[in-house]
Amino acid sequence: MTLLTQSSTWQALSAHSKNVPHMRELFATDAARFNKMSLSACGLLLDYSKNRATAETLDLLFALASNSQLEAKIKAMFAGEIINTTEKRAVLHTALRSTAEQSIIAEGQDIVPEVQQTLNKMQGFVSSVTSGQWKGYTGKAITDIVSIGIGGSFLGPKIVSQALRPYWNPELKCHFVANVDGTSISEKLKLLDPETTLFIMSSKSFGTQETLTNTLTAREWFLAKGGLQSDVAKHFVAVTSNVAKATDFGIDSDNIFPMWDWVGGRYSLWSAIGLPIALLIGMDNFRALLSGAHQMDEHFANAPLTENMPVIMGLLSLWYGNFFNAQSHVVLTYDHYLRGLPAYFQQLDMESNGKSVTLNGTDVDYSTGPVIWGGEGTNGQHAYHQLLHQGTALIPADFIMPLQSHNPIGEHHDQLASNCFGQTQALMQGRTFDEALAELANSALPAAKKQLIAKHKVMPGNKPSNTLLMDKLTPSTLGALIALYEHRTFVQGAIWDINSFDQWGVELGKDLGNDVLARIGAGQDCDALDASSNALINLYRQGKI
Ligand SMILES: O=P(O)(O)OC[C@H]1O[C@](O)(CO)[C@@H](O)[C@@H]1O
Repeated sequence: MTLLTQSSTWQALSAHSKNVPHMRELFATDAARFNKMSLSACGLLLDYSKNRATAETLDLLFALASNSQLEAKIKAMFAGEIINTTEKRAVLHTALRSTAEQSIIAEGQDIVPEVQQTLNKMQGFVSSVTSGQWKGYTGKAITDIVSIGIGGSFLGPKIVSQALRPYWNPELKCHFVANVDGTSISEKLKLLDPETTLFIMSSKSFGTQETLTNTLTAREWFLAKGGLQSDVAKHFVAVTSNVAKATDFGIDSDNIFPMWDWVGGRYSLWSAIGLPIALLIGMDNFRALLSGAHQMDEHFANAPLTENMPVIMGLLSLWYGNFFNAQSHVVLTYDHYLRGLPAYFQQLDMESNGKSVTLNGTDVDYSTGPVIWGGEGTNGQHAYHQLLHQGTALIPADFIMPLQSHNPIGEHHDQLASNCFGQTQALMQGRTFDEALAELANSALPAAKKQLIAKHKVMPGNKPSNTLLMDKLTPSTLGALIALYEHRTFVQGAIWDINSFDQWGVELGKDLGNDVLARIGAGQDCDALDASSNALINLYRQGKI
């Protein structure tokens, strides 16, 4: 057993998990439950009262956090200590949204001036492009941006841009290319005019196959359509922490926006990786996004654990994963603009906490990162909510909804809100057999049939959910919301004593993929490979099954 599961707090939580009353009872016996189990911070309100938790549960969870030195680990991150121990790096995405007055030391150097300098470089670039001052090779203004990147160099820019659609500059369109499937870039290039298109190649490592291949294809398209090699600098810029590789690739050094190894890809939208966002919503709104996140950083760093939103959300999710065997967590966004958020949180949380060894290399004997999934409400209600309500899997849920809509037409928003609140209520209270039978009282069904149907209509309830509200979806509230989830992920990784900031597990598949590519390219046989891979590659070569 690891130290964590041997700990008296863990043992106490395990025992306690068998004695938590049904939420119906918890609400029936405590009219002040919402007031006690909700808090506001940074323009967000978290209602966590619809959880399988009593005051004793929370006390035990906060004790677990303290006994895991969570407060010290939070301080170590903000202080720029090398907490990404396997890559020997600090973790300072919070510095990207620091104020210019702050001083943050990483590896002996104050990094704030360089962060500010890059923001100013972004400012200059954004105003040059959006004002039409930046001209293409035929002297026309840029109308279309193509952001080429994958993982953290794609999900953040794409999903935040989508979420802040109401703030877009109507003169500019942005297209995102991630997948190496040629169809993805082909479908985009069909829409574009090389004279008015600007490509942003985003890759922290500048070594990612998909992004390099897509950028090469984009450059070939540009040259084939009449652009000259000497014109490339007017249509290609890059964001990377590997400036040397970008220069070798042919990106003009003036067109390279730096990022740093103390920023993880999945935490990088706040850096120049966010350039597509800034081009669409303007630098003032981009700075508002940063400031919303900064407020959440201040809250996370300074609020006591018991009033700390990321800590409470992190602990409750851990409670279900480690003591109720919940294997997944669903994020339900009751706002069409936020429909991409679950996919963003998938990389954030699953690439961070999908780990099985502790910092010192000990195999864990407890569950770590759950599967994160989700979608937009109310669509999910007509798809997978059936399983949330009556399935055997326990799936804690987060409901996210702005109180005011950017498109307040007719009764739409009232209906959206009522569905959001109705769903959390139904998950919490469920429907008993007697209630189901009572509903069938007036039906003409024979008694035995009523009994049977009633059995099928029973909903156990006691299904946990958090509700996150904001007045309106703005750059600031979105910044705070995403930072909230970043820190929620941190809290869990800290208590599980795993490294949330490396991702060694993504390498083997890439390496074996490169080996297959080399074999395909060289027409080399694959007899040495396992029978399945050998057969699949040969079928690929034949081009038909
Ligand atoms: O920005 P890069 O270096 O191209 O990496 C893209 C993505 O690939 C990963 O390294 C996973 O393969 C992610 O962590 C990262 O966000």
